[in-house]
Parts: sequence; structure tokens; C-alpha cells
Amino acid sequence: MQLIDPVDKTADRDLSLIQELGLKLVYALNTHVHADHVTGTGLIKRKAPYVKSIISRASNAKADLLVEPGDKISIGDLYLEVRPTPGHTSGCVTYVTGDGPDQPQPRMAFTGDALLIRGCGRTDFQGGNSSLLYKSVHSQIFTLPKETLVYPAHDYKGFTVSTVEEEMQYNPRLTKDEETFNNIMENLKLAYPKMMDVAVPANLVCGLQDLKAAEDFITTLQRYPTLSEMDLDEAIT
Ligand SMILES: N[C@@H](CCC(=O)N[C@@H](CSS)C(=O)NCC(=O)O)C(=O)O
Ligand SMILES: [Fe+2]
Repeated sequence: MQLIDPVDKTADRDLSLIQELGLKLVYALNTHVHADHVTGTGLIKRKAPYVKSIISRASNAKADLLVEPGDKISIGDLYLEVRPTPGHTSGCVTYVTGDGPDQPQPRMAFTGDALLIRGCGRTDFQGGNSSLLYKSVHSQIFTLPKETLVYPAHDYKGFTVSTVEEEMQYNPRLTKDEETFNNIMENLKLAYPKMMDVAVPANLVCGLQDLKAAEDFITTLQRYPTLSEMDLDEAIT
């Protein structure tokens, strides 16, 4: 089995449940470099070293496996397809369960923060770009079968699942034309996530998986106190 976007605070809970169910965790996948929490991937790998971490190559983060658009991540007879959905961050991907008679139906799309339920990820940091996000969602998610279940990384109202059809019909941002969407995104005026300066450096090494790399990032962070407003790649070169 695999975990998508595990969180550090629930790593023990998740591992206990997996053990209770008699399952074997194979992959811990991240949809992107999260800004609001530290991924559970590093803690999971310390307790279960056989688990492989996965993130997109485009994220510029470290992991055991760096996936690219179109890759298929196999788990037994099943697979997850990697769809590029940049715009919230430059390396965001959506993992979609495979097509075909042996694959679970309806398909499931794990959209990270690209597509949220009746919302979408912000586009004001980490390589965010609202035009790109609009195109990503329309070309990579809204083209999936309409009954596809949408599982986002967050919901701030307690919902857990939607469908492609529901979001195509009711999403208050993504049903608009691109110009209106860009305008909405430019005027969100959201506060920076509280954990951002801790979470981004930790998540660039998949949750402190590589302690030396984590220390390097923290040193970089101290040298650049306004790192959250800068392009991280620029800061560390
Ligand atoms: N208040 C929260 C962070 C809220 C936030 O910025 N959420 C992100 C997803 S996590 S990177 C987002 O894209 N929100 C979109 C929206 O419309 O709310 C905290 O401090 O952690
Ligand atoms: Fe995010």
C-alpha cells in the first residue's frame, strides 16, 4: 500500500493502523513541497526504512524516487499515474489511479493543493502561477472521467472528497474564465502559513530524511531571514 501526503503529527497513528490491518507500506508519496506542515515521510522512513519516498523531479526536493509526468507507480496489480499540475507550486503533481478493468472504479485523483473542494491552492509563493494552475486543472484534472473522485490535500470546512463533475460545475474559482480566475487569485490576501519557514526546508528533504541536507537548508534559512518571500532555488545556489 501507499500513503499520499503523510503528516509528521500522524505518522505513528498511520503506521499503527497499517500494522493492525496487516498491510505493508511500500511508498510514501508527496504531491508537492508543502508549506503548512512537515511531511510524515521522514519519520515513517526512520521507523520503516524499507518505505520509499516519492515526489516529483520538478519539485527540486529530495526523495528515493523522483517521478515525472506520465510515470506509473505500480503497487501490486494497481498503479498511480503521475499528472503534472503545477501552479500552486512549480512541482505539484496529481496522482490518479489507473484506468482499465482491474483498476478500482471510479478512478481517484489525489490532487494535493492544485484542486481543493470548491477551491484551489494559492499561487502567491513557491513558484506559484495562477495562469499555470488554471491550465493544469483544466487540462489534467477536468479531462478525467466526470465520476472521478477528487481527494485534495486539505479541506478547511471538513469535507474529504468531491468529484471532477462537482468541481467542474460548482468550483467558485475554476468555473470562471482564466482572466477572472487570475484576478480572484491575486486578491486572496491570505496570511503566510504559520509553519512555512520550518516546513519548506524540511519538506525539500522529504521531512528530514537526509539530516545533513536538512541542516544545510536550515543554515541557508538563517542566512536569508526573508526566505519565505524569495525563490528558494536562488537562495541556496
Ligand atoms: N492558515 C494555514 C494556511 C492556509 C493556506 O495558505 N493554505 C494553502 C494550502 S497549504 S500550502 C492554500 O493554498 N490555501 C488556499 C485557500 O484558498 O485557502 C496555516 O497557517 O497553515
Ligand atoms: Fe501547498
